[in-house]
Amino acid sequence: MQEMYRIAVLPGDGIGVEIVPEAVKALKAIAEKFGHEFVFTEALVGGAAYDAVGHPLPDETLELCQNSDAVLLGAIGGPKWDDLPVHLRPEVGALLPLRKELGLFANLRPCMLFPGLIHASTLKEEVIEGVDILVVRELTGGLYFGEKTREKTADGGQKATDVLSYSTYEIERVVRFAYEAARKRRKKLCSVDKANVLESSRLWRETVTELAKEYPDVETVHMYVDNCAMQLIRNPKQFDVIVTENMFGDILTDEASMLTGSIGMLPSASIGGEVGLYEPAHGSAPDIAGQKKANPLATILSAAMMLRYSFHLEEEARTIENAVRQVLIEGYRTPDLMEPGKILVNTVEMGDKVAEKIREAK
Ligand SMILES: NC(=O)C1=CN([C@@H]2O[C@H](COP(=O)(O)OP(=O)(O)OC[C@H]3O[C@@H](n4cnc5c(N)ncnc54)[C@H](O)[C@@H]3O)[C@@H](O)[C@H]2O)C=CC1
Ligand SMILES: CC(C)CC(=O)C(=O)O
Ligand SMILES: [Mg+2]
Repeated sequence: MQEMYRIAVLPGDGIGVEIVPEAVKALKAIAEKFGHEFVFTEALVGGAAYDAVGHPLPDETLELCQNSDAVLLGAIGGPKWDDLPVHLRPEVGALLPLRKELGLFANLRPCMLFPGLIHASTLKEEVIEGVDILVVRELTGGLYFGEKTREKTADGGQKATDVLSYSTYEIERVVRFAYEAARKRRKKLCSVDKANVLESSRLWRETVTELAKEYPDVETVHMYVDNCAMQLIRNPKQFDVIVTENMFGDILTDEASMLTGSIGMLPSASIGGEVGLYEPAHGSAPDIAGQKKANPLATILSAAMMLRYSFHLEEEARTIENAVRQVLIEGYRTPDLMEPGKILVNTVEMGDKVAEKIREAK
């Protein structure tokens, strides 16, 4: 078994700099407990990198990621950088190229309800109890990566264009990944598209229909994205694995996070290349940045996914997940999950509690 793992640490912007240290804390507790050596190297990305060196994705940061065993990312972007030219904006100039350069075509976003959080959601108990959905979102194609243009119109206004395109190859590899994941779970795949309108979705649906023949043991359902958005709230337990294109997956997972009580509970793993990238599903939350209010659990759970998917350290991954479970069962809550009768903690205290539970684990 490999003993030394190189982890690129990119806190980024806003709450990124608050939540990432808490995930590093959990990883250090794991290293101590299991005798692994995790070598952490921090680098600048996003607005912080733009401010320091004039580009949101410096060459050294990309090279560090390419030469690491995995990447832990916080979040990037914020109002301070919103008006930069498009290629310098943190989201378009750093996050998307990082995902593309690392070949991370599949973004896994597990959406499950942790014990004790059933009342943190505004939905009825019987609707969300036992929710366990894996969303597989295509991550390096679609609208976010299509050509973007602006031109002036004759009436003095402007016209803006974003191109949405998918090839069979791009669809096939992510859908195949989702089928393999469904095979290891409850054997249900829901492919989400807008095939009643979009040509790219028609190709998506045709490709899924073809692939379904190779997976007769998995039940395949097609659903339009607007219906899916509604079904996630009406009856989320109908879903096992959802596979969908980039933007639909982005939007549906923010929605699905509320089944778990907070967007601060939704981790993610981006895989497909040699180096995986692990980040919470949420953004840099400028509205609460710098106040120690951010929930670090999505980032800590993303670190667990790193152990599972990049390092194949399943027991270690479960140790983190169990520690999170334990802390929640004991009633500790950051403000996003706070309810009467629970114990309010800040970002650092929550990270400390998780690390403590990791160290105490049998
Ligand atoms: N992967 C990334 O780096 C992403 C970056 N962004 C960027 O982040 C910035 C803010 O975007 P928003 O649309 O406001 O989305 P956001 O996800 O940052 O925040 C949405 C809401 O959720 C809350 N929230 C988010 N994470 C939380 C946490 N861990 N604990 C407690 N509450 C949390 C925020 O306080 C806010 O009220 C933008 O610049 C956006 O482009 C957005 C999404 C992903
Ligand atoms: C900021 C976007 C490019 C990405 C996003 O919202 C996400 O990956 O969840
Ligand atoms: Mg998003």
